[in-house]
Amino acid sequence: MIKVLTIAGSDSCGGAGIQADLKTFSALGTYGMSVITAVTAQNTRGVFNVRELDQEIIRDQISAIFEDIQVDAVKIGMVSSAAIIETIGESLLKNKAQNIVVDPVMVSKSGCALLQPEAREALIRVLLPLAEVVTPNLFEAEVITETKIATLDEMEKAAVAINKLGAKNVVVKGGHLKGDAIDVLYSEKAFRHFGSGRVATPHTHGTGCTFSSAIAASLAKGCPVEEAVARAKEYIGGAIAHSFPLGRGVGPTHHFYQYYRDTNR
Ligand SMILES: Nc1ncnc2c1ncn2[C@@H]1O[C@H](COP(=O)(O)OP(=O)(O)O)[C@@H](O)[C@H]1O
Ligand SMILES: Cc1ncc(COP(=O)(O)OP(=O)(O)O)c(N)n1
Repeated sequence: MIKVLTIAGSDSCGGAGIQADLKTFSALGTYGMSVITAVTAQNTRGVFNVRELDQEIIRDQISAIFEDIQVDAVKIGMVSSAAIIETIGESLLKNKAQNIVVDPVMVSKSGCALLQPEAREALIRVLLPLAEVVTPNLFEAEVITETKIATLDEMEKAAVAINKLGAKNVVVKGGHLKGDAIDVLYSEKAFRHFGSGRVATPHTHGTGCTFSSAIAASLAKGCPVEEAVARAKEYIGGAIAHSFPLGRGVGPTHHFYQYYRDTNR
């Protein structure tokens, strides 16, 4: 059995965070495990409260897993504070974690800060050098590189800059581009664009979480990075195409088990 760990925040409405990650791992035929960093009171209309867990319980969750189970890949999502980032960094280094995918979650689509602004420096310093793959959206790439990004050319330049900060492979996601949803991968000094038409739906809650978890699941299976990103792009395209209205706001992506059954990927 392929085993994948998510270190992230809980989303009470199940569309993003830990819940989206575990659904993705299952849909892709892997066994999912979780370390919770924070609990959010969240629904399809917004995030109403956030409670961080303390460093001890985060460290102990990570230790409990690594001392007992061989972990094939790790996805990191909402990390909330600099103190939590330091704890995660120390614990993953100590346990020699492999295939780490960092989704540098900063702000929810509804506009709530999921990373304290003063923790951005720690995310860059501690987590980027651990990342086999980092998956910033346009806003996150702008914050990390301190530049404005609106074009594919600017996405490529940002990917190179983020690689120089220590992340081995960089995917700048184009979900918020005008026009098609094109993601830019910078890997081993080469660029590759993963394009898809934009699915015309308002229901995109959890797209970033799902995409990064799908990359982690494929890395865990032994896929090279480029293939893992290609598969994740295919999976998220289908998950958005099958998204559905839930509640009164932005509905979630749908984790369709047929994908794995039909493709065995
Ligand atoms: N409407 C859409 N149609 C097709 N793909 C999309 C759409 N919105 C986002 N994506 C894809 O979903 C993934 C997550 O991107 P994005 O929404 O930018 O992340 P985030 O949730 O971190 O803001 C990317 O692969 C992006 O290209
Ligand atoms: C607990 C938690 N983690 C991450 C997010 C952000 O998820 P994302 O996939 O970027 O999608 P949106 O929520 O922004 O639609 C979250 N909301 N909650």
